[in-house]
Parts: sequence; structure tokens; C-alpha cells
Amino acid sequence: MISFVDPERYRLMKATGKLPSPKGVAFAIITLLQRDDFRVLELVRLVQSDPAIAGRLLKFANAAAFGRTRPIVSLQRAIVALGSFKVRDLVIGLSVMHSHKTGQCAEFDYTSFWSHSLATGIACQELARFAQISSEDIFTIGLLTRVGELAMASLYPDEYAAVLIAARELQQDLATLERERFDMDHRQLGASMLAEWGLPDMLIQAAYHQEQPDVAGFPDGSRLQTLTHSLNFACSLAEICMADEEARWSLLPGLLTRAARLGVGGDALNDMVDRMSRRWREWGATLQVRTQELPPFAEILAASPPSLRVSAANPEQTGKAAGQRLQVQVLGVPAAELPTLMEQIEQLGHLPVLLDSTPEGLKQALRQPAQIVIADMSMPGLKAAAFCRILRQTSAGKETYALLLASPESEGHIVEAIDAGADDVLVKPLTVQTLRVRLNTATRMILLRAEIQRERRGIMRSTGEFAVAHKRLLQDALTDTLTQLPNRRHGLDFLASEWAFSQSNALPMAFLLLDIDHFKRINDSHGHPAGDAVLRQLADLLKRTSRGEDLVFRYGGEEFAAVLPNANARAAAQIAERIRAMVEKYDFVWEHQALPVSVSIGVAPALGSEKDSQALIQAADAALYQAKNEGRNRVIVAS
Ligand SMILES: Nc1nc2c(ncn2[C@@H]2O[C@H](COP(=O)(O)OP(=O)(O)OP(=O)(O)O)[C@@H](O)[C@H]2O)c(=O)[nH]1
Repeated sequence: MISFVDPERYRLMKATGKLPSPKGVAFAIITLLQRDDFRVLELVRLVQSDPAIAGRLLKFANAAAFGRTRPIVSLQRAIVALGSFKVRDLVIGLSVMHSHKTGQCAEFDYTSFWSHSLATGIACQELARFAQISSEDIFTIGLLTRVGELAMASLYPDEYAAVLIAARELQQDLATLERERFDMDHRQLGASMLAEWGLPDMLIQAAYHQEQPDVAGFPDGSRLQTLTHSLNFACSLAEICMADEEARWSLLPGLLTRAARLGVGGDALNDMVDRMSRRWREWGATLQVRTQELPPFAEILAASPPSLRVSAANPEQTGKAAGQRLQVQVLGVPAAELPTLMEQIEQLGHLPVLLDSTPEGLKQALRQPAQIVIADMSMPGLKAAAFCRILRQTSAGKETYALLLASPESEGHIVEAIDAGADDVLVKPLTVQTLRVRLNTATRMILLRAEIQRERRGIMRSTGEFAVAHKRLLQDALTDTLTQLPNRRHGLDFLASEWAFSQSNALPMAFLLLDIDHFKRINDSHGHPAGDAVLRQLADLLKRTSRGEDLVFRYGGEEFAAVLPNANARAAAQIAERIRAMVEKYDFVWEHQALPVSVSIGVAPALGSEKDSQALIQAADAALYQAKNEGRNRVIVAS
């Protein structure tokens, strides 16, 4: 199944001395293990001769022995625990990495290559249990899976640089271009190298096919198929680790589909990615390979923009409603149908997110539902109708588009599910066309809901702004600009309503009119601004000293007025006298100069006999006129 490089050609390439190869101790270990009669002690001695490799092996052995009560401290024990052949493979991987961190090919990014390879190796270890393979073996193959590319760059630095540029600029398949140029590709060359170093055939096959696991033709469910898919997933996870934030989002759908194939999703996937990225950084520090911090995977998923523009390069996505990429949570879909569904969702340009078919997965869907939730009616744990009902009760779930999948047998429950709040039900088996039509409908519906929300927010904002503006206008219309007291219009309205209230409730009230004595003189002697200042100071004084229930307002010019609810003639006269005396004593100041000010006040208590509030004004005005006539700076109560 593997198309290796022609052995004679490989021999010639090797003879150039340019092919990457395990050096020193690693090479000696390969030779040792090729002998049938090698002894573990010889292996231990060889490893001991390179302290750097010895240290890393110990670390690996302890990582593999995770869960043991005591760490392995002796190299011999570590080698026995790992097994001689695993030791050989690990040492090969580490040695190749160590001696090929830089090279001659200008377009080959050696630093990124090893960052990616290490991330792949570490991700592979996380997948060891799925692939039913030891974590050391799978680490090595993850680390070396792209070693053919490194070899091409070492053998033909200039020509390979041109191939890399063409692959990038023309967006063409690298292996195809390599075959056109060199009559072999990196997969073939890599496989030949791994075979020469003695790595197990199964690992070589997986590495060879990992870029296109579906065309490998491995039997469904076979160990080799799972291993190849695991390697493919690990590479995709490494891409995510290497990518910047924006590129990461576009890689997510592919990763989630691959994870679904292996049956990993929900919190298990989040934990796995977080653990992997942590170990990648740890090992990066040990092996001096560049790494970068990855936010928690749950955060990456949550932050992926729901309305990411769809890449025009993907023809499947054209014609999709408004070109929106939406998060689609998938819940309770039987394992056999899952990969196809995830792939279809991805093909249609959306972001499939697999949730565990466990109570936890259900909780997550209810707590943080995506824009679309696809739930199978046969999901374990909760009936679809109940799920929809609970979903609709949550604030986030109200907006979610709930699409249920029904098997022909569960058709009877469809009406029940729709009544419970499902937006749509699809009867299986699904075709990609049906799914496309339904997801487009969902997308339009979601966009429409978002539009309505936006408009509603806009209306609320305008209403709020209008209310504020209206209040401000009203305030302006009722306030005197110079003194900030209520103006005449406001004051007279208040007087009218207070008078009517006191009349109908037989309560006392009074009205005062107050006029500054010889105000003209202040203007004439000190200027109009001095007059304004006196008006403002008097307004403040009246405001500060009036009772809470009274309304003091500017009547006009140098005249002020006060409406005094609940004040009979005597009380009103006392209030007026208090004001008069206070003004007389008050230090009015203009430009550090004291200005003596006095006021005359006419008091009009409501007697119950006047026909309207206007009569009170006239009475107060008459009393004020009398006060002025009698010498000013006095209070006259109308009778
Ligand atoms: N600075 C200033 N002066 C004002 C304002 N409104 C009215 N006046 C002045 O107030 C003065 C009122 O003068 P008069 O009606 O003769 O009365 P007076 O000088 O107070 O004398 P009596 O009321 O008889 O004690 C006029 O000179 C107006 O120009 C204002 O808003 N600012």
C-alpha cells in the first residue's frame, strides 16, 4: 500500500549525506537493536553516554508512568519500563529534531516545522488510548510524520524552496508539485526513511496515509484506520496550536469533524486540547522548541465569531443564506451517523460542535446553546420534547434554532416536539441537500431574529434618547435661564393648581410678590452684569431658605414670587417678613464690593372669596404697590 522511494535512488540520496538521519547515540542504538542478541545493559550504557537524551528519556518514562505511586529515577528502570524498541524510536525522534533545527532551504520554516511536529507528537499521545497504542510509539510517529518534507528541504534546498512558493501561491497540493518536480513526494521519502530506521510498519503506514486517511482503504474500525485518523486529528490540532486567533477559527470546523470521527467531543475534547497545549509548552521548554500559549479550548469555541464571513474558496458554501457561518451543536446523534453529519455541517460552511451524549452534554446544550442545536430524538437521557421545552425556558435558549432528527419510527413524536418548541424536524436518513435547505432556513430565521433584536434595541435607544431630550426641553421651557428658578409660566401654572386644590379642600394658601427696591440704581451704578449677579444671588437665597412645599419663581425682571401652600395670612406674613429681613442682612457682592439690597413684598392670602388664582396675583400686586408707596423694604398683607 505504501509507495516507497526506489531503493537504488534512496541509496544514492543517502550517499550524499544530506538526508536527515539519527546521529551519534541514536545511530548506535539503531545498529545495536538490529542485532538479535543485544543486551539491555548495552542499551543503558549507550543512552547514558548522552546525558541530554538520558534526561529526556527519564522524563518520558515518568510521563508514561503517570499514575504510578513512585517516579522512576534510574535510567535502567526507565528503559525497562519503556521497552528497548520504544527507547530506540524516541531517541531517533529526538535526535533528528536536535540535529535538524536549521537548514539550507530558504522557504522552509524549520522553527515552525519542529513546533508543529512536537505539537503533533504530544497530541498523538493524548490519542494513544483511542489508537490502542503506546503513548511513546505514537509520540515518535507524530513527531516524525512530516519528516519527508524536512528531507526534501535538506536534499534540494533551492528547488524545494521554489516548490514551496508555488504550493503557497497557487494553493496547490504540495505532494503533487513534489512529484512533478522530483518524481517522488514527501510521504514516500518519509516512509522510506522511517523504514530504514526500523520503525514498526503500522506506524509508517499511518504516517504515510495520515494526510488523506479516507483514501487509505483501511478496513472500517481497524486499528490502523483509527491510528491514521488519530494522526490526522493530531496534525489538525497542531495547526490550531500554531495558528493565530483568526486563522484558528477557520481551522475549527475541520478539527471538530475529525474529533467527532474519533468520538471525542464536549468537555472531553476541551480537556484533551487544554492538557495537550499545556504539555506542548512544557516539552517545548525542555526541547527548546518554540510554542505559544493557547486559550482554554472552551473559550476558543465560545469566542469563534458566529458570523465569520465564509471563504469564497469553498464552492460548497456559495449560495448559503447571507454567507453566515453559525455554530451548530450536535447532540445525541448515534455514533455511526455522526461523522457524516459533522462533515455535512462543515461542508455547508457551519461550525459543528459535538456535545457528549451524557447528562453533562445535555446540561451544556441547555446552559450555553449555540445558534443552532441539532438533537436526535433518540438521544439518551432526555426526551426531545422535554429538551425543547427546557431550552425555551432559558433566556439564551429562546433564540436558538432547535432542529430535531427523527428516525422513521419516532415520527409519531414529531408533533409533540414541535409543540414543545422545536423549530423543525428532519426525518432520517438525511441527504446533504435536505440539510442544506433546512440549515439555510435556520440561518435566515436566525438572521431575522437578530435583525428584529437590533431594531428593537434601536427603538429602545431612540425612545430613551427621546425621553431624555424631551425632559431636557421641558425643563428648559419651564426654567428661567438667568436664575435657574422656575419661570413665570411654570410658577403661574403651579399657582393655579395649588389655588384650585386649596379651594376644593378648604385649605389655606398664600401668594407673595417680591420686588427689589431701586433695582434700576444697581444697574445704573454698577452695570447690568452687577444687576444680574444680584438677581442670581437673591434667587439662590430664596431657593435655599424656602420650605420644601413652597415654589419660588422668577415673576419677571427684578420681581420674584412664591406660592405658599398651607400658609394662612399670619404664616404668610411671617414668611414674607423673614425673607425681607434676611435679604436686608444678606451680603450681596459684586466684584468684591458689597451691594446693599432690600425688597418690598406684597402678600395675598387666599380668602376663599376670589374667583380665580389671577385674583390672588392682583391682590399681591396691589399690596406690593402699597409697600413701595409706604417707603419700600417692607411687607404688606392684602386684606
Ligand atoms: N440687570 C438686570 N436688570 C433687569 C433685569 N430685568 C429687569 N431689569 C431692570 O430692573 C429695573 C427695574 O426698574 P424699575 O421698574 O424702575 O424699578 P426699581 O428701580 O426697582 O424701583 P422700585 O421697584 O420702584 O423700587 C429696570 O432698570 C430694568 O432694566 C434683568 O434681568 N437683569
